[in-house]
Order: sequence, then structure tokens, then C-alpha cells
Amino acid sequence: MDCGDQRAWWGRGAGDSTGAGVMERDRCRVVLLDEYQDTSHAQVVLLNALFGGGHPVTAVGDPCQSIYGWRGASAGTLDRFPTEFARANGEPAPALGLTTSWRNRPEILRVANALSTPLRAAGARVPELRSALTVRDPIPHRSPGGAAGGTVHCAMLPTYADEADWIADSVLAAWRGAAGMPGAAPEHIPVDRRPTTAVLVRVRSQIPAIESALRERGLPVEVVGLGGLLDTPEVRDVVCTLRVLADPTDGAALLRLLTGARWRIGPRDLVALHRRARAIANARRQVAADEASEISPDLLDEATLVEALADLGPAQAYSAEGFARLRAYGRELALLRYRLDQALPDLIADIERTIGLDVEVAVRAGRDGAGDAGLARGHLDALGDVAARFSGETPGATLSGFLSYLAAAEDEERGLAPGEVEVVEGAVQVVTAHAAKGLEWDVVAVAGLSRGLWPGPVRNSDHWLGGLGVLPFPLRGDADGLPELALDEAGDQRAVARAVTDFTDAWRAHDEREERRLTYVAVTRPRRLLLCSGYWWGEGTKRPRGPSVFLREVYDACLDGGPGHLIDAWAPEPTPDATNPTAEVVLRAEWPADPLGGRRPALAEAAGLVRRLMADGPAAALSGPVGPVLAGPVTPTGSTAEPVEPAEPEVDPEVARWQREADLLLAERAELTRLSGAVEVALPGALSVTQLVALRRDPAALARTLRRPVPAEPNPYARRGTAFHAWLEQRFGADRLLDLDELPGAADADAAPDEALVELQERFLASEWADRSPVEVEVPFATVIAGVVVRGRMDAVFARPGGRFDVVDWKTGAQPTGPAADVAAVQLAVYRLAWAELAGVPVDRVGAAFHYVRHGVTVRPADLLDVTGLTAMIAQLPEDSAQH
Ligand SMILES: Nc1ncnc2c1ncn2[C@@H]1O[C@H](COP(=O)(O)OP(=O)(O)OP(=O)(O)O)[C@@H](O)[C@H]1O
Repeated sequence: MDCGDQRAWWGRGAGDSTGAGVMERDRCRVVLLDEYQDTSHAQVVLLNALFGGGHPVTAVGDPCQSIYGWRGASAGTLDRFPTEFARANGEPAPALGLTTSWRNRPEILRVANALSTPLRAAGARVPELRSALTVRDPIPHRSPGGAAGGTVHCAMLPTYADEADWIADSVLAAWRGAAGMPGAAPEHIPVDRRPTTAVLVRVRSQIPAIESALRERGLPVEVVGLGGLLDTPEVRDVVCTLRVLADPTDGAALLRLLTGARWRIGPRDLVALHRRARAIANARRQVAADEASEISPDLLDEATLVEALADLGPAQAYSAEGFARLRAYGRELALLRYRLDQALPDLIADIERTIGLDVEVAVRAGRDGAGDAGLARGHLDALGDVAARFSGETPGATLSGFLSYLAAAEDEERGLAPGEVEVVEGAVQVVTAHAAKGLEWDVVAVAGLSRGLWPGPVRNSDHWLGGLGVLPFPLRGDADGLPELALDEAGDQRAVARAVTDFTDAWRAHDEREERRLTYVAVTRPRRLLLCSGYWWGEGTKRPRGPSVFLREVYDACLDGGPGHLIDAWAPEPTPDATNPTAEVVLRAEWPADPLGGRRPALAEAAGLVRRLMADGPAAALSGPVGPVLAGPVTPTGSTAEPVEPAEPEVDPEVARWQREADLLLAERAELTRLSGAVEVALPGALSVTQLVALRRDPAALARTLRRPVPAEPNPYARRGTAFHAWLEQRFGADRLLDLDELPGAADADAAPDEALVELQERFLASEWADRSPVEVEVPFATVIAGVVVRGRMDAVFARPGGRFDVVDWKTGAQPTGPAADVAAVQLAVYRLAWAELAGVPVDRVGAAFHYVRHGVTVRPADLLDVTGLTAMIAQLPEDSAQH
């Protein structure tokens, strides 16, 4: 059953007056349908079955923004709404116009209205938008062409790379202008002064050039959407690792990792690895030839690089450093393979940790997390989310299944609903125009408005004459809004051919309207600055593209648009014999690439200081020259300096590392505490008696455990206390089930030691309590003090003459003195109140005592806190909170 089947099935069931429809109408008394122009006919049928016939329904939409025609949406649904969702008395639903834009400046609306004019001419019943008076001011800045600011800039550039540069320069100028920081590097502009910014593209292939132009200028970039996510370097590293783990034949993924920033294996060692793979394969062939009859043909497969990495052969074949790295990586992968049975999200987190990516992205995030590395962390988390969703939704999800899913997501750009995109602050988002629906930014660049790109080539495979499996239009519920193949009048072959031509022409116009609506969505996203651009020469194209019909319309609108409109650059058409200048650009790259690039000298110096500090202490680190310490490219003679461990031969290096990390964590905590001051911890609405005692003893300590609960240290004395209580419980014949939190004696952290259990029993039998019968033992209770529910369990309650009671708590530990005794008495104070409440007797009829079994002493603390006292104890904390 696919999505369409589900809708049809629902549509049939929903009309049933006894079933789902009644329930839904009852549940949703008032219904608001947003983005209604993007509903498909099947959805309308379903919604109508559920909420038609006069149920209160409002739909909001804009026919000029219908962009999901290829997914079955039909722009005409909005027009049909008043009749399809008529009032109960049969009157059509009233239509109201929302014609004021509270978002876009008037200059932007001028362009938008120009683009939507043909849509209105083709039947979109929606008036032009007007700008509210309260819209934001333009951004004071200069365009890359040197003209003063304004709100709409358009440009036609010679090549796609020039276009990317123009967009990046414009964005940088806008950021500096908005922040009032001319000449500032983007990283120095505070996040809250950076205008929100997006570059909208038509297809994903536009992204790399734009992304790298933005990055070259130091602008943080976020590429949005699952397809884009898989292209981010950090996610790629994790996915490649997953591939290598799951599929030993995936040499391409392994090569990326081997030549990547972490291992940087040079060409010579790669060749050696490949030779090793061949040698393994040859050896296997040899065996196969010797024992031909018994060896299955599968074994004759080529050996793989992954296999060679696991079995490197003689070290002499490699450079010393290369061999060491390959061996280390081979071991790491082998260990990861042991852990392949983890849940997918855990496995991904494990890989991040193992390959050091978690630290790497944290370091790149900088102090305030505002660099584009904050985004890198976000990308890794997004991959974790994808994996968690996949595991959750796929019974028996496997790693290879997940990898196939990711591969499908990459290949079938249109096969996946675009993920929920949110506007982020502080970075330039690169988003497809489809995913930008419903969002708004201060600055928006609409990129690639070139012929053949935006609008894209007409897709004949989307209509029923050209596409396999496309439902014939006459059978569709929304056939009215689709091109018609007029065969009725066609009496001969020529007429049929003409009808087909008319149909494809109509389809082309239909397709262009869809693209126009997408352009309209794109240009209505910005609040303060709209950039529209195109280019002549694309990457690898033989013929120039030129401005698309939409860019020409923007150009015309700018030409006579007056102030605020700017044609910033308009490259003339190349001469007929011109060739693509981008084809002449010789791409240069260093391989293996230096992951540190221009940052190498500064980072090398910083790393040198840290290593010096670790080796010789602070004084040495601050004096003397710093040697070359970071790994350079691998050469046969090259060597990599490993971090120098402090010389403490008697300590296991692993233990030394733990100690060092613990020291660092403690120092970090101390620093954070110093910087942030006290942290408020709200008192929870429910406390156990043990927590109440802890509150009395040390509110700050309780606050710490509430804020960051850690399991209690295993305490053998507490176990003894529990054993003694269990014995008593049996003796008194109680058989209640206990909660873990309420284990009897759990509060006795200093209970008697192991061998004392028998002695405890003897002492108890000799005490005044041995022969008395309690009225109740192990009594659970919950009482409210100062608005907080206090829960606990009393050991035993004994009756005394005159309707009085004694609540007794057995203690196997030592008797406290001084302030500790006061603290302990809180427990009895609560028990006393609780029993009075349970038994319905006044508090003064209830006594309370600790019986210290080891010493045979019964203590009845005087002046037990009453309700007022306990309330004051809780309420005296500042504003219901404890401070840490
Ligand atoms: N009455 C109003 N007064 C002031 N601001 C408003 C008002 N209504 C909406 N806005 C603001 O205008 C902007 C656009 O509003 P909204 O996103 O609701 O429009 P929309 O019609 O859904 O847009 P689109 O469908 O084009 O994405 C938002 O920033 C919103 O806060």
C-alpha cells in the first residue's frame, strides 16, 4: 500500500458516518488547512469526506505559490474550496483576500507582482500584494558593482563561478552593512547582528560553487536538506566509515578515509596497499587452482583494499609512518566491527567518538559555537536523527538497509519529501527553492536564473504521454486544470499529430507556470534584500545559457522600478565563436589535501605549546622556539611527531590518561562554575524522605544530585542494613512489595558491617522491642508538606495505651550526635506526621523513635519538627529552589 492507496482508503472510510469521520470531526471542532494550494485531489477528497458538509473549515493558500504539481498538487484546488466546503445551508464558503505583505519591502513586491502577472492572466484569482508600512528598512551597504544599497539587485554574470562570487560578495557586504561593521571579517560580526540569509537554488548541482565562494569569504554556510546533508564533509566521513564496515568491497569509501584529513596516506603507500590486495587475491587464486574441485568460485573475487588493510603484509613495503598509520587504522576498524551490533544511532555516535570527529567539530565550533562548526555538530546530529527515524520506522533495520536508504536519498532527489527546514541565525543557508516554502530571511539570493536551469528543461516524462506509469490526465479528479489531448475531433493521422503537438505545447506552458510559481515563492522570501542572478556559461556547457525569462522580467522590473532597484552587472551575450571560459580554468589541487590549509602555521604553533606544556610544565611552554610538530604529508622519509606523554614509567599510560582527563574535566567544571556563578535548581514536586533528610543536611549537595543524578556508590553497609531489615520484616510477617527507592534501611549509609548481621539479630532479640507486636510494619505513605509531596516508608508502628502510637525506625549504624542527630530527626518528624494522617489521630498522640540495634539504645528526639517547622525548612530555600 503506497501513500496514494492510503489516502484513497482513508477517503472511503472517512465518509462513513459511524467511523473515523465522526471521531475526527469530534476531535477537531475547528479545522485550519494551511498551504491549501499544495493539496492534491486525493487529499481534497479525503479532507472533504472528513470535514465537508458544513463543519467549520478555513483554508489558507496562494494559487501563485502552488509548487508541488509534480507530486500531484493542483493549483485549482483553492478555487474549488468555496463549493467543495460549502456551508451547511449549501452557500459557498466566503473568500477573503490577504493582500498586505507584512514581510517584503515594496521594491521586492514590485518584482514579485511582475512575476505573478502571467499567473493571474492564466486564471490565478489573487490580487497583487501591497506592502505594509511597518516592513523593515533596506540594509545600508554597497553592491559588488559599487552602487549604493537598495532592496532588489539583479545581475547577469559571465560564468557560474562569477555568479557565485557576486552572490558571496553581495552577502558579505550586506552582513557588514547590517551590523554597521565595514571591513569586519564575518566571524567577528556578532551572531545577533548578522542578518538571516539564504541562497535559493533550483537544483543541487548549483550548490558546490556557491558554497565554496561563500566559504572563501569566511561566511559560515549551512547546506540544508537530506541530500545536502550527505554532502557535508563530517557526515560523509561517518557514512564512508559505515560503508567500509558494512561492505569490504567499498574501496572508494576506504580511499576517501585513507586520504582524508585524519590519516593522510600518501600515493606511495596507497600503491603498496593496492599491491597487497592483489597479492592476497593471487595467493587465493593459487589455492583455488591447487584445490580446484573444492573451492567455490566466489573465493576467486578480487581481493579488496579493505581486506588488505586488515592484513598489511610485510612492513617494508610501506613507508614507516604510512605503515604505522595503516596498522592503527586497520585495528580501529577491526574494533569497530566488533561493535556493529549496536543500534544505528549508537553506532554512529561510536564512530564519531572513535574517529575523533566529535572533538574535531567541537573545536571548530569555537567558544560561542557561532562558527560554521556549530553547524557541523548540527549535521552530525541530523544524521543521528535520520538513523534513529530509520531504526524506529523499519522493523529489523540493518546497517546495509540504512546505507541503501541513504544511497536512494542521494540518487532520488525528488523521491524524498524535503526535510523540515528552519531558519538559522548566524549562517548563510543554501536551500533548494522548494524547501524554502513558508520561510523568510532578511537577505535572499535567488541563484541560477539562467535558460535551461530555472526554468529547467521541460520534463515530458511527467505527463501521461511521455512518462511510464503516469495516470492518464482524463482519469484524474483534477483533469480540469491539466492540458488536454483533444482527440475527439481528430479524424486522420495529421490531426492526431497536431493534437499531440498542441498537448505538448500546453504542457510546456503548464510546466513553465509551475516554475514561475516556484520563482514567485523564491522572490517573496526576503524581508530586506533580494538578489537575483544568472550566468552565460555553466560548468562544462558547450553553448551559453543566458538570462532566463524570469531574470529578464526581474531586469525589466528593476529598469523602471526606480529607487531601491539596481541592475548591478549585466554581462553581454558572448560572441558566436566564444568558448566556455570555465573549461579553460585548470583546476589545481594539492593531493593529499592539507586539511589545515592556511591555518597550519597557527595551529602548529598552538599544538607545539600544548605538547611542550604536557612534557615540561607551564614555564617551558612559554619560552623557547616551537618545533614542527604537526604531521605533514606522508613521504617515504617523513615522520609524524606523536604527542609526548609525560614520563611516569610506573603509571600505566591508560590510567595516566584517565587521570589527566579527569583533572581536565574538573578544571573545566571549576572554570564553568566560576564563570556562570550559581545555578538555580528547582525543588522537584516530590521528594523521598531520604532526600528531605539530605535537604536538611546540605541543600547544595542535594541540588547537585538533583541536577545531575549519579548512581550511588555501592555501599556494603547499606546492604547489611537491608539484610537486617529483611530479616525483621520476615519476623514480623510483613510481605509488601517495595520500590527500589524505598528499600528498608536504604537511608542508613553507615549501617553495621557484614559479620555483624548475626550479632544485630541477637541484639535485637535482647531489646525491649523483640517481644512487642507492631500494628503495622513497612508502611508506605505520601504526604504533602509546603506543596511538596514527600514519600517514604515507616519501619514499624506500635500501639500504646490511650490511643497513642510509636513509630520506630530501626537503625543498624552508629548513633549520630550533635547537628547530625538533628538532621536524622527530620526522618522521624515526617513519619510522625504521616502516621497521624494515616491513622487519623492528632500529631501529639504519635511518638517517634530510632532504635539503634547495635547498641540496644532507643532514642526519642525531643522537639521533633511539626508541620510548621518542616514547612519552614522547605520554604526557607530561596524562591523554592536550592542553589548549586
Ligand atoms: N498583522 C500583522 N502585523 C504584523 N506582522 C505580521 C502580521 N501578519 C503577519 N505578519 C508577519 O509577516 C510575516 C509573514 O507572515 P506569514 O509567514 O504568516 O505569511 P504567509 O502568508 O504564510 O507567507 P508565505 O505563505 O508567503 O510564506 C511574518 O514575519 C509575520 O510575523
